[in-house]
Amino acid sequence: MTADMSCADDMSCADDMSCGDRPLAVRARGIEKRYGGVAALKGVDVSIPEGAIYGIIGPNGAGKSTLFDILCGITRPSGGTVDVLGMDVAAMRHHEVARRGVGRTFQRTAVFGEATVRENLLYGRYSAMGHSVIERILHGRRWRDEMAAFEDKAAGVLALCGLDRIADQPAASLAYGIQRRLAVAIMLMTDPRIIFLDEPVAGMNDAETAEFVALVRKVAVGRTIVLVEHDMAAIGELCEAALVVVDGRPVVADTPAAVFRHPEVISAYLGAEDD
Ligand SMILES: Nc1ncnc2c1ncn2[C@@H]1O[C@H](COP(=O)(O)OP(=O)(O)OP(=O)(O)O)[C@@H](O)[C@H]1O
Repeated sequence: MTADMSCADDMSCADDMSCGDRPLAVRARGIEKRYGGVAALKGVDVSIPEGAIYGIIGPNGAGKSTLFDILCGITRPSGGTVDVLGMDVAAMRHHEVARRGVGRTFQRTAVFGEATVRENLLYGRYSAMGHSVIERILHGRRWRDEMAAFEDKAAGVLALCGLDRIADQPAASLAYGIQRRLAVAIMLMTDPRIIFLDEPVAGMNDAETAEFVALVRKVAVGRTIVLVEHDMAAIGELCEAALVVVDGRPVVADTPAAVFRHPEVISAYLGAEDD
């Protein structure tokens, strides 16, 4: 099945570069991925309008992570095309994709445990500012101005993510849910226009999940968010649309409410879940 199934409000995506009057942030066509004899993806189309919060769901082993990694340029597809923010991410190096506005978090949270929350945000400053070694040593005016601007930016991100009051605590001392918020904050320092979240609320308790959902809503203002997630309540709360993948194929892409009612989804996935 390779028909376009990805726009909740305009399933046809008539001109193929937009959805209604919204340009597409992600346009993938005929995505295939083979691992030796395993066909993980068998022709998946995805259309995600700019500004959407968009879910990718499906049972274990369906191909969600493979698709997700292809969309954010980490895994090369065996076939098909992927356009993200106008870039052919499959042909680009990972750091270049990241530098040009694509952010992602991983299931395993990557923070510097010994460093404080604020220091975790400031670690990227040297490469972001691109100063020469001499400028760093001399601490010239340009260096000082740009450092001050970077620290202001970090202060804004800390406040947005609700981390400002614990900015001086070591990251390792934080609860799991807060460490995951920190991972989002670190990513925001790179000014991503699209953010990929890999099972963002997995392992969180209810309070942590509610806080994280609220954070995603704030972060989504002016950005596109794509998430793989098993927590259907979080998908329902956050997403304007979700794509269901089963056995490497797209089954339906629609609003969460419509997706949860889909007979094939109920039998293939939701019927097998406790929640
Ligand atoms: N590196 C790999 N080498 C071989 N097979 C792989 C590899 N990665 C994934 N697969 C296979 O591809 C299929 C899809 O895996 P994938 O991890 O994308 O599914 P998923 O929907 O994300 O599952 P889960 O929800 O359990 O994480 C599975 O059959 C898996 O075993």
